[in-house]
Amino acid sequence: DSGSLDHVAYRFEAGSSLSSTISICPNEPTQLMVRGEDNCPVELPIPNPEYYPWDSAPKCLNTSDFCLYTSSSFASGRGISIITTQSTAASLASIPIFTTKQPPVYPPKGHNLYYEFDFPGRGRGVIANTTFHRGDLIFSHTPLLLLDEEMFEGTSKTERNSVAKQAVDALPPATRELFYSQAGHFGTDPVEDRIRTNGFAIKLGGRTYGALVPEAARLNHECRPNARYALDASSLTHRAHATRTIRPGEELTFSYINENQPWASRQAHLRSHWGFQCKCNHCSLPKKQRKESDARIADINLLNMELNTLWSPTTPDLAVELVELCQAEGLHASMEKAYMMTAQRFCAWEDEENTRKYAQLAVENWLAWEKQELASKEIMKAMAKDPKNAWCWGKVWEGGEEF
Ligand SMILES: C[S@@+](CC[C@H](N)C(=O)[O-])C[C@H]1O[C@@H](n2cnc3c(N)ncnc32)[C@H](O)[C@@H]1O
Repeated sequence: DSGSLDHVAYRFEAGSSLSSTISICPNEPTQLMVRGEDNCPVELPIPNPEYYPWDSAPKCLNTSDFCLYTSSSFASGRGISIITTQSTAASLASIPIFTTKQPPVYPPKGHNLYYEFDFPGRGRGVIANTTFHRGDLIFSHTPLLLLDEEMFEGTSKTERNSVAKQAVDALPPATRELFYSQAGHFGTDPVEDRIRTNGFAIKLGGRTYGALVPEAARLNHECRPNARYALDASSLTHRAHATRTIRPGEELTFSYINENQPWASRQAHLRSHWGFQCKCNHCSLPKKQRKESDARIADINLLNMELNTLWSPTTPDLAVELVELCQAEGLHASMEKAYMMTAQRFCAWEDEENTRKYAQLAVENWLAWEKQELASKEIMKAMAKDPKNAWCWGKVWEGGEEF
């Protein structure tokens, strides 16, 4: 599994070049282009240049500062509708992905990497058709809808449903069809139902949005998932990566909730927030194994709390225990953090060999690519090279405020 992130970068590049395999075309593709009949990029018309990248003047809600912005040229004509404030829309429009660059969509159409399948009791899901290694990019797509979470405060349900319907109606026809192809679980208003059943919460520029990415919403929930997702803010793409090796024939899954909860809390959370009774593999374990899992989760949560800061007298052996518990529990996406906290603990206790070992393990198991998380990866890289010069070297907490 080592070096898996480089592998992702390679796959990602391979994906991008595949999608732009053109023999001789007069111009390079940009945001405002779609493929013509000869597969060469052709310009998309701009409906109202004065509002570009938006199609028209924003349509604003009567009772709040929120407005609907649609760009049907976004992502080579896939389009996007965003409900947010005027100033947020202006800062989103300044991301180059809206004007000059193409979002890195992966895999290209017609791929054979995974396929859809009907699972009894869980609806449609997605099955791998190839081997994915830990860290591999599985797909990368742009959202069709972004709904600013703050819009929900101070607006009525009728008003919200009406603007959400307008947002969907404003999308290009094929994209609208893709929106309606999503499952609705609650049997309420068709647009609201699809948003509630399939929306992901994502953070962008300090704000939280409900994002609709139908390709990603095809994945069912599993409390021990084999994939995780995040939004890449610079390209506005929702990217899914493998958290462990996935073999052909295995279902691809995300966790919709915090996985570090005991069985009863996970079930209750999924019922109250998502409206379904979880029938995932981990929740279907026999009672004895379920209890063992719950006990491990309780220990993991305790250790995480103690180890999250060096301002506690916790010794390195407890950090090693955390690593073992996460492994036993199949919390693949948590490994980087567990290794990192263990490296820091050994670093505080001036154990050079083990600091090196666990910092290296953290680097090799790094899954997160968000800017802030990548900064921690760089710290781990430096720690693996030169433990004695790391900030935590010799910093065993003996009470008091600071070192
Ligand atoms: C985001 S969608 C996932 C794709 C959906 N199965 C479909 O047919 O398009 C979420 C819905 O899938 C079903 N689902 C997903 N994971 C499930 C699980 N672990 N147990 C039971 N139902 C699940 C529920 O009906 C839920 O409302």
